[in-house]
Amino acid sequence: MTHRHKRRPNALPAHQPLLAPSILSANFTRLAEECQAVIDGGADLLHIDVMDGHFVENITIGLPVVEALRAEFPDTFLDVHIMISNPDLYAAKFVEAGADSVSFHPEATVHSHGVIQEIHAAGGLASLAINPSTSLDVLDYIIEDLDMILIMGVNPGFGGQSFIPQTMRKLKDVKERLARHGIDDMPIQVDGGVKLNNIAEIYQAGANVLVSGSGVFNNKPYKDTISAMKAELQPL
Ligand SMILES: O=C(CO)[C@@H](O)[C@H](O)COP(=O)(O)O
Repeated sequence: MTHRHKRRPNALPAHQPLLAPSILSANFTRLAEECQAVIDGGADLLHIDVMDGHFVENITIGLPVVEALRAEFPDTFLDVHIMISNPDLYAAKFVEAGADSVSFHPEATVHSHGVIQEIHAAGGLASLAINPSTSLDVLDYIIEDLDMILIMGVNPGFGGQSFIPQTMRKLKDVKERLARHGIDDMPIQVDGGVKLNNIAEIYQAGANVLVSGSGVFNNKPYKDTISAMKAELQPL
């Protein structure tokens, strides 16, 4: 794989916790307006779900949309979650299109370490997205190379699903695993099923980047919803 150009990796916003609306639940006919509304309402980053109809059933957003969002929102952290087979072929391309971070699935490649290297070489932050039934053992020999870990709270593919309760145990386990590796500052993202009524519990369990799609976009005005969610995130 070759890279046309490199971008500097953008750090996640320094304050934590972070709230990341997932634009999968936005009104796609007014995508820029929807993104602007959540940014104005206090969103810390935009979470962008890329699905290929192969790794997951749904087909959503691709490279041109990420490129368009980068042009429209030059100062916003774009957190791109690729739910695609063979992320080896596309992870770096999403960084080149404007992603600040790329989360990919270890279940979709036999070369997780190589994909991390590709993302870094292109100038992005690398994150591993772990499905509900996938063991945390996939982290063991690459954990030091990651910039973030994404724990799925639902099976990937669609917004609006219910949070899987065992995710809470997984969060505890991932914190322990990080501690065993001497890592205490790795952002842990939870994605799927995060709503106003469970965001506090998920945060208290160790997630500090909270992705919410339908929880935000189904509840206008977004500013009030985002403020209410952030109010639930009291210091640990
Ligand atoms: O990756 C995914 C779904 O596969 C998520 O980012 C969803 O977009 C989250 O949506 P909600 O569960 O918050 O509605």
